[in-house]
Amino acid sequence: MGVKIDIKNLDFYYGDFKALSDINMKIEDRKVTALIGPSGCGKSTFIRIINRMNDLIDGTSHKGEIVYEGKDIYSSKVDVVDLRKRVGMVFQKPNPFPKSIYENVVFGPKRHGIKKKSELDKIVETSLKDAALWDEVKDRLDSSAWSLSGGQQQRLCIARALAMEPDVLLMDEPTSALDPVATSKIEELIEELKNKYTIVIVTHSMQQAGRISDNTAFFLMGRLVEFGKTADIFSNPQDKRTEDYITGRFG
Ligand SMILES: Nc1ncnc2c1ncn2[C@@H]1O[C@H](COP(=O)(O)OP(=O)(O)OP(=O)(O)O)[C@@H](O)[C@H]1O
Repeated sequence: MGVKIDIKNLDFYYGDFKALSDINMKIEDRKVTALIGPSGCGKSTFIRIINRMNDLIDGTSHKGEIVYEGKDIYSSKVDVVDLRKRVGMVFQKPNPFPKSIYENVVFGPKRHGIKKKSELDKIVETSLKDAALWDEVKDRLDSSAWSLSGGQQQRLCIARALAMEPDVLLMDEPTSALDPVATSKIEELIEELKNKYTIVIVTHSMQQAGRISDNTAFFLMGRLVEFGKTADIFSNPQDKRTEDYITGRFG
């Protein structure tokens, strides 16, 4: 199986505080990689590094490499805007813009210079279909995105990310603000999306990690304690700390 992103000896700092230490991880192509671990262990920090979102925070620094498409994403040859186009992100709370459903989806493509109405229409239809939202909204594309339910808004945010034709999709607890029905729709969608995209997802739910991911990474206090196939991590963890966490005995 191909490696999509190769993280080597990664340390990450907020000022003097070392939030991640010596992380090594190979993220597999077209698989779902789940990041689990207790609050504050560095999951969000890690996922935000992959598309350099942490650059937006003053005083951050790193050591090590994150190799994507043959280049370290921090090398001067990498254009950050282009990187974020290729490595899209969906956040914890659905955050559609206060615009119509249509305008939310075409926001990124328009900023990247696509103007032709027919082309934009096609992007809207394809992205909403891929995000399993098209049938629910096709007759009201001009309605406000805020008129959608929370689960629909999150699928719209996924459609907005897909409209940029990404290669990798980062999801930071995408279902934590959703009810069980909306959550299971997003989980089904992730199952579908991994045929086309490499997905990295932060989740607090062991059940969710078990249901949707191929590989699981367990973080603790800024370190990667265990990483491997989800089935192995859950049925036969090698580290006592992983076992304690997944069985809920973590104190
Ligand atoms: N902007 C920041 N400035 C300084 N320290 C930060 C910043 N963001 C996170 N940290 C610290 O880095 C560590 C890791 O935080 P992070 O948010 O990555 O953890 P997490 O595993 O995603 O937690 P949670 O599950 O609660 O979201 C924590 O100690 C946190 O306080």
